[in-house]
Amino acid sequence: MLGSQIRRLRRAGPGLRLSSLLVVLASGGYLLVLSGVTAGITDAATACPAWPGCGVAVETQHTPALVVAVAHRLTVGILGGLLAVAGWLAWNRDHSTRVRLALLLVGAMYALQIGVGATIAVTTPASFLSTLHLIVGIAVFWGLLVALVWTLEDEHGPALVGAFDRTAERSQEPDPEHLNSDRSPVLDRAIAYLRLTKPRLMWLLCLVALAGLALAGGPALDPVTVAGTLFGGVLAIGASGTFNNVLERDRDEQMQRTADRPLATETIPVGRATAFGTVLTVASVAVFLTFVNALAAALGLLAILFYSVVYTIVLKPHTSANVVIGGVVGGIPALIGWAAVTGTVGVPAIVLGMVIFLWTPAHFYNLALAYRADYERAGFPMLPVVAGEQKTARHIVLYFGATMLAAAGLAAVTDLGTLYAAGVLLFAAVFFHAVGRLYRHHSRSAALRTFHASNAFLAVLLGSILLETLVV
Ligand code: HEM
Ligand SMILES: CC(C)=CCC/C(C)=C/CC/C(C)=C/COP(=O)(O)OP(=O)(O)O
Repeated sequence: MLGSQIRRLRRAGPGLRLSSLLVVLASGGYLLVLSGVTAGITDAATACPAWPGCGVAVETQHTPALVVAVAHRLTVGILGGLLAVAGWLAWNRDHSTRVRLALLLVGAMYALQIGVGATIAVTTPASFLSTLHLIVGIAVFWGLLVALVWTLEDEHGPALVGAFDRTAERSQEPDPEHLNSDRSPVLDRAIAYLRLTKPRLMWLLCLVALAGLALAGGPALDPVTVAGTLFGGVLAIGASGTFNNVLERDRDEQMQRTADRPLATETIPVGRATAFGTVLTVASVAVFLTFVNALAAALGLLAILFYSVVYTIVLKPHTSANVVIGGVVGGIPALIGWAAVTGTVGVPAIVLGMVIFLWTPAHFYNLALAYRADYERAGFPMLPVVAGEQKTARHIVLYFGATMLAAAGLAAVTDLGTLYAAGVLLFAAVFFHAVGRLYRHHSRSAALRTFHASNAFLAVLLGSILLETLVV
């Protein structure tokens, strides 16, 4: 025990931890990618036509393009310095060869990136150079993420194994509020039906649909379309949740987290719950058809079928890819929102759907870690059950990185700008901070904190889409 503590301290060294520095570097690398895909940087190349200085008097020209260009170059310089410090730490502390090699490769790509950037600045940029600049920028960001994951694994990886099962800080007993209350039986029954609809996740799915609506319609959105889309969507989510409760009632009974669900406790009979799910499905389709359009209705029905049949019956009990593939359903509300306004499926909605799809593993794998033993007991092949905690934690970081890239892609295909970029960057840093704690404390509460950080990230991303498209 003491020996492993000493080894860990040697790896981390006193003072600055390499993993903390890599979080700063990855965030900075992402800022460069994000600024590279927004329109500002294209104008910046023209506003700043020399290298390494701009060749124009910055004090006399305060154009936004020039500010972007100068900020870009300053960030490149600062990150270059930090990258050199990271290399120094990797070589002078007890870090693994794979971390050192990853940083060496990132350093080489960074040098190449500076060369390409300088060429773009001083020449009339050929489009292939701009594409190369973007690709190498993404590779630098990804290389930093991989280096971060490997560093965290070197520093804390083995400590994750079995740790979450041992740290059940939350009471595992079913919430007595649901089992024995002083409320009237009618109210109790109504609450039980409400619980079938999984209401806690509705707000975020509604935000996804709202973002789809806002990207398509801007400030001139029709209130009836908005209300119809949200109401039809809430009914569809309720139907999906109800069918999921029906289909999983036996396994829910075996999991401490879900043992108090109304079907697991037989508070609601299976037949009634199935009828309730069917009524919600019909009501959802009717609302979409009456107040929105046929495409929104079809997509809502597709989402219900996908979640109830493809995810719950086919994927979840049979493959550890269940959540990755199941994440597709989370993107459908984005398509519904867009379709409600345009009657079609558009590129921004597909890219927003990609953001949700890639975010889903980074969201759910934290719960899979926190409740690993529960899922194992119920026979679900969730990633931590079949591949272990370390691989799951690695996937949380990498899927989150992919989500960040998709978020940058969304900025590229829309007019989203500074507010969106700032929100995404800030809450990505909050998420990475939580991930650092997850590796260091490897406890259930740390996993739940990362889960909430993932929700906050998506909420801020969607909220800033709403602000930029509807208000600013
Ligand atoms: C296959 C995909 C997904 C899986 C397996 C998954 C899994 C879960 C689980 C197990 C919970 C806890 C539920 C409970 O305790 O009742 C949860 C909560 C939640 N999920 Fe997901 N989820 C997925 C997709 C999504 C999507 C697409 C969204 C929204 C965009 C979302 C938003 C939420 C929210 C807001 C909560 C509640 C958080 C809270 O209680 O604070 N989830 N999810
Ligand atoms: C428009 C529309 C219908 C969209 C539906 C999208 C939707 C319902 C996404 C949520 C997926 C979800 C909550 C999975 C929960 O996992 P789980 O069921 O494995 O969790 P559990 O272990 O708590 O049952």
